[in-house]
Amino acid sequence: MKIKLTKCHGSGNDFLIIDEISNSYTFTEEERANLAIAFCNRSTELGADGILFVMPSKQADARMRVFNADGSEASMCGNGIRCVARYVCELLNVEEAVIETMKANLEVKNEADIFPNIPTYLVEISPVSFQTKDLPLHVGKETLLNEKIESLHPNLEFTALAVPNPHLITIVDKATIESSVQEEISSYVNGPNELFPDGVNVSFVSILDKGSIYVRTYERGVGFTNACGTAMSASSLVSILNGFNKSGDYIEVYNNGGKVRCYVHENDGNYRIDLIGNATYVYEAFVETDLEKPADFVLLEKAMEEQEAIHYSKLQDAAQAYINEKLV
Ligand SMILES: N[C@@H](CCC[C@H](N)C(=O)O)C(=O)O
Repeated sequence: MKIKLTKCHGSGNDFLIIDEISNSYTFTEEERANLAIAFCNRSTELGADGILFVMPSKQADARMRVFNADGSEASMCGNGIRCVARYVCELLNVEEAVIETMKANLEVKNEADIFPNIPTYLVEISPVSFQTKDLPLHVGKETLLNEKIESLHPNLEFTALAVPNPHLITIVDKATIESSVQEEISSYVNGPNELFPDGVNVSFVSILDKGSIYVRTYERGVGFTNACGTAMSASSLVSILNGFNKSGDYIEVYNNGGKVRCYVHENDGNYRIDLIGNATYVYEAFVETDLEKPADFVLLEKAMEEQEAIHYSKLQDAAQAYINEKLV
């Protein structure tokens, strides 16, 4: 069958959108997982961190399903939903929309450009839970807030939260970010282990300045990515809980793929986060594939979005210069 793909990225976290609203594709669950494994493979002409299936919805303007590169399905994707927000808003010719995700219907809208000529979308990140059962994390406690997990590291203090996909976050210094510690912990908690039976996204966060943080994430189902939108949202909240920032202030979140802006809303101990950042198209492609053997796909056409890449590279250069100056 012939499949149309739109390659896009949010902060360099890149995805292939498959539009099941405009095209009459029907996939089984196994086929979706196998398409993700085949098309996300970086040694092919495609390659991505995940596939975003955009589907019709009975309760919202569209539905998003997220498959990681290893074929596992995630409940949410912050960078991905910005790409879906742009795709759906342009498809329906609207400025804002509601997107159905696995655990919530989320509001998204077109926003003033975060940087000149960078299409920017604001997406709602919620629900937020600190209950360990919602990750799940088996640690014998209802919550884990700035606490050590001796089996992971003797000194680091972790906070666990679901937004609603699972995150494990620690605030560290530059030397720790640059060490092998994050990779070791992340590989362990994303392999067979008793703490996180479903795996977890692991972020190391550094405070750069008042109102700005740096986040590096090892993503469940993928490995290190340029950025993870839900992790940056969760890390912004953790930076507030640790007194480095305030809810009601914008937080600039720097990452290896650029930067986003987060805004944490608090209401009676309940949180909702606005994630604001780019939704950049990379190319549009058509592939011919046999759903029984998707790894043998043939790339038929690829039309690059050169201008979007040029504009985005300026944001990336500015973000990298700031990280180089402030991450000390
Ligand atoms: N990159 C995403 C998160 C994708 C899912 C994640 N790997 C998981 O399994 O929870 C983001 O931008 O939030």
